[in-house]
Amino acid sequence: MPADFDDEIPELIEHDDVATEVKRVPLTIICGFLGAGKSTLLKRILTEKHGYRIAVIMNEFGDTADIEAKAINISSPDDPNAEGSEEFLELANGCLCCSIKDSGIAAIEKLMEKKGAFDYIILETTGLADPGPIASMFWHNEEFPSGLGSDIALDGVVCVVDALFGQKQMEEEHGTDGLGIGESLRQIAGSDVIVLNKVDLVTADQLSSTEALIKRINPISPIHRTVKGEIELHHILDLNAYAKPPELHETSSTTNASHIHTADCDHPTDGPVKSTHYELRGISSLQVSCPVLTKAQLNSLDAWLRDVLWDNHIPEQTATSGSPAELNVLRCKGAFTTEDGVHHVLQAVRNIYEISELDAAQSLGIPDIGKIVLIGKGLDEPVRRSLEKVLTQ
Ligand SMILES: Nc1nc2c(ncn2[C@@H]2O[C@H](COP(=O)(O)OP(=O)(O)OP(=O)(O)O)[C@@H](O)[C@H]2O)c(=O)[nH]1
Repeated sequence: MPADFDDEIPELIEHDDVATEVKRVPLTIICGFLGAGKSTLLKRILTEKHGYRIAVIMNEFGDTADIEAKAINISSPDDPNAEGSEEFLELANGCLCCSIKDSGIAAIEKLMEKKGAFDYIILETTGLADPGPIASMFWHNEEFPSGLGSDIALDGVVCVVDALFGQKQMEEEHGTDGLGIGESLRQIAGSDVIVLNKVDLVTADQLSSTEALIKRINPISPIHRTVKGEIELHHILDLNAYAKPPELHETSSTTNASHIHTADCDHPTDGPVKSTHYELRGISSLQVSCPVLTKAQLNSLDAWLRDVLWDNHIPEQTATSGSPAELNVLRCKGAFTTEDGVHHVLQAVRNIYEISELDAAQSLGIPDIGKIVLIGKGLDEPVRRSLEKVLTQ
């Protein structure tokens, strides 16, 4: 030991954020069309050596009304389903399989008691589930500061689409939600990644046609083609889809877009347009490029989003003055910059939205001109013009 050892000034160890920040377990929701291959994909995850320690919660998590009710009573000791309804199975590849009957939330609470035994959660929903309410429940923001929201961070929503029957399902399915939006369209609209499975059963033409249809409904989420769910896990896990800026560059700017009418489209054919507008059962996407915003414009955008997402109308129309036919946004993503140079990310699932600032490291390489994409029903020209007005005046 050197003589001057005791005189050495100890180095200061910073442990502020590291010590206090609680690491949330990422959660991926897997939804998908009936029979599309969700269980096949999960079976693969549960049996292959991939190095992840994933807790997979299988099935029965699809009745959203039930989930919403349980979310309210999240820690109620009186919940009759809270105990004894789930089974855990530790698997050879380090994963944990949790099969649940009908108490999704209770099972996740139980699962979190095993925290440390896994570092990722995958939740499979039933083929009829709308991922929107489930995603918003786990999406950590001010609305859910406690309970599961403090332990779990929603990483992304993955939709498995059947390459053989998917197109038919999307085109023919009629929803029973009063808006006529079928579950398959809700699933595609609400997903961050699409796994187009069973590509071995279709021709190249069928594949491109299904892909084109998916892209028209959801132009922002990547599509991966698979056979029996064979996919590199990094395409579906660790997406951080609700925190990092969406990759919006693939889609064309539609500031001057016109409007192509299809058989399903019931708008009048006014306007000098050529375009990217396409509707299926009233669902379409709307993309608007976003210039660098002043503080006032940012506030106006915030107010506009409240009108549209919370009250289902644009500011030009009051809720009672005949708003655009059933305006209903299922998903919204955006990235834009304010005049102080700060980059922002906009995320919305149904009526919950968040505008968050990126730090310098996260902002590297992101262009100043941004884009806002909405997916939902009733996204017609008046809505586009209304949003463009907010962003440019
Ligand atoms: N040919 C072919 N068959 C597949 C593929 N993926 C899955 N299957 C078969 O399709 C059937 C349905 O697959 P599942 O994984 O059970 O589908 P699922 O989405 O979990 O079904 P539900 O839970 O009933 O909605 C099974 O017989 C699978 O073996 C694929 O890529 N190609």
